[in-house]
Amino acid sequence: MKHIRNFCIIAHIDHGKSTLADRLIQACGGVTQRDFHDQMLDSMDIERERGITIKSNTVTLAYKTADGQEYLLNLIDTPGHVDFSHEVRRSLMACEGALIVVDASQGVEAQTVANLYLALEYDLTLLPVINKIDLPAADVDRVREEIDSDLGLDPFAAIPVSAKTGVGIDKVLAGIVDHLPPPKGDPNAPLKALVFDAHFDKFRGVILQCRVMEGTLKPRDVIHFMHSDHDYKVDELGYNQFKLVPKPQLSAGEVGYIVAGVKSVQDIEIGDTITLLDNPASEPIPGYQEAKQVVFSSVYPMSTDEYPDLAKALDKLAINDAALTYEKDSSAALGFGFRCGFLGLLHLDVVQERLQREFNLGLVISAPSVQYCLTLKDESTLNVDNPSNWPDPSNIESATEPYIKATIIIPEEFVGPVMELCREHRSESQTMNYLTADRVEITSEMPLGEVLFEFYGKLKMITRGYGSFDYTPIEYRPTDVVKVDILVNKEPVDAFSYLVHRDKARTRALHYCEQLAEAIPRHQFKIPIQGAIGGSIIARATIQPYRKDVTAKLYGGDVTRKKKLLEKQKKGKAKMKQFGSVNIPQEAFVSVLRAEKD
Ligand SMILES: Nc1nc2c(ncn2[C@@H]2O[C@H](COP(=O)(O)OP(=O)(O)OP(=O)(O)O)[C@@H](O)[C@H]2O)c(=O)[nH]1
Repeated sequence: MKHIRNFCIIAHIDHGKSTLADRLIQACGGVTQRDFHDQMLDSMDIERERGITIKSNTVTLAYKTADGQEYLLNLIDTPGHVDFSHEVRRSLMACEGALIVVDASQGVEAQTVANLYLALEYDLTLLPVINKIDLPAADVDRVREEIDSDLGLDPFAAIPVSAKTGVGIDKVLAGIVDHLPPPKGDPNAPLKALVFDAHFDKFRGVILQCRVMEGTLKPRDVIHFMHSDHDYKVDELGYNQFKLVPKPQLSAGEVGYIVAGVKSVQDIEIGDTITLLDNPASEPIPGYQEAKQVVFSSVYPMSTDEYPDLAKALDKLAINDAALTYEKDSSAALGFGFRCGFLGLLHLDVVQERLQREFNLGLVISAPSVQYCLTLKDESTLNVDNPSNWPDPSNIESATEPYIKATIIIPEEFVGPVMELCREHRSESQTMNYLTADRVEITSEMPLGEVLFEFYGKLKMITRGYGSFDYTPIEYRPTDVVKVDILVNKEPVDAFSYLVHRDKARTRALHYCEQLAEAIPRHQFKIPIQGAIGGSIIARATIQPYRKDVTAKLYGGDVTRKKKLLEKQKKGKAKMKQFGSVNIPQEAFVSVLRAEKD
């Protein structure tokens, strides 16, 4: 066991975690040059294209030190984005140490700090790595100072590297062996293994990634999942070395895979503890947290006959994405669809993109919403995320909404506008902390719902891309939430209804009305577009009448051409959604609902 190291790499997004992982893999000879492609651990196309890590992956590397000692290094990759922080937690629980990567040109950022706190929560030993020293803008001394002042870690222990050129990689490997502790645990104790990841394989079913904490596991053992209370028989287990390498057993301290006839990742819970059915551990591994959906949105197919395809696509995605929830939903405007729960906005984006790209589906996605918790007059409680389930307001006694603690790190010059932005988004209690002379950390408690609407985009714009943002959910707090309907020609269009704080209702309604007024083509009559809370109108825009005579360009003569044009116009109209007497083209739904998110 003293020749095992279980570690992960944590970093702010884009600081080079995946590239560093690639170099470590290459340096250990874990993969032949021919099989090597960049970002080995990022397996999804979207991950590679966007350069972000979404799903964690794991690999066991064989490393020989300069004096000939052999080690097994288990590198557990972690996602870098806030939406997936529960995955980061699970990965951290499987490790004793972590490399904390900081970009030499950017310095410490919000997610570096957030990830550091998480790692400390799990008592990990940290080894700082300063990456991208090949860049002209690299400033290793300044980053050392930040590692000391912002992270409270030993600046002289930090290893300067370039994951791009490979400089310093040997020092990182030596550092892992020398500075990170080996695992502990008793191979003879009752089995306790942490499931920290799982993915679905067409041929083998679900492949579980596990860290054995105590005990020993062998093929044909019957395992018991302590939280979900399911039993399975182990078919095979072993190491992940880019392919699955079967082993006769996995014991305390080791990290590996298990194949046990699990059909879908929805059948198990990641973070669960596995024990043996006939010699169970008395308690599961502490620190289990369920993935919690915090952002909800309805997803409709662009054309109603694609609904069965959407259903199939979601089933397929869910096999591999335990955090995605979905249930049937319907809209008068858009037909049948699904109400989906996501971990955050990035998760929503990723699912949306995969549906469109991998399954070739055209989608209309409603405005994302958080979940409100209502206490009704009869003292019952109700959780609502979907405007169509909003109860009669006269029955509502009180409401609460989820709050987050946001951490924003920015250059000092942007403090004023960023504070203002936070206040506009209903921030409560902001604090400011100088990290260095010119970099400031603002922490602010604000409603999660406020971050879903225009916040990221504005923050990026105000700070010219230099601001970094992270958040953790804190608690539910009282709120005054209302349901706003958007009426087109006096008819409510359910796909546009939304839940919002009363103070924000009007601005957002105006935004919708104006966008819709642009997106809906003129008709032969005047069309009012209104925002309303119950019976009272709070915003309004108007589409002026217009009549398009498609045959105007034709003078006399050819009847068939005229007929053709009219036929074409008729087809165009058929494609539109009929609303009252107003046609709302599908593109209007897409453009208005999309504009909303940025
Ligand atoms: N010049 C230079 N560029 C680097 C170095 N390491 C990484 N990069 C580049 O930095 C960008 C981000 O690197 P990634 O490895 O994808 O970053 P990451 O931290 O894994 O990002 P996420 O997976 O999104 O968290 C890529 O364009 C890399 O090519 C380095 O040492 N020098």
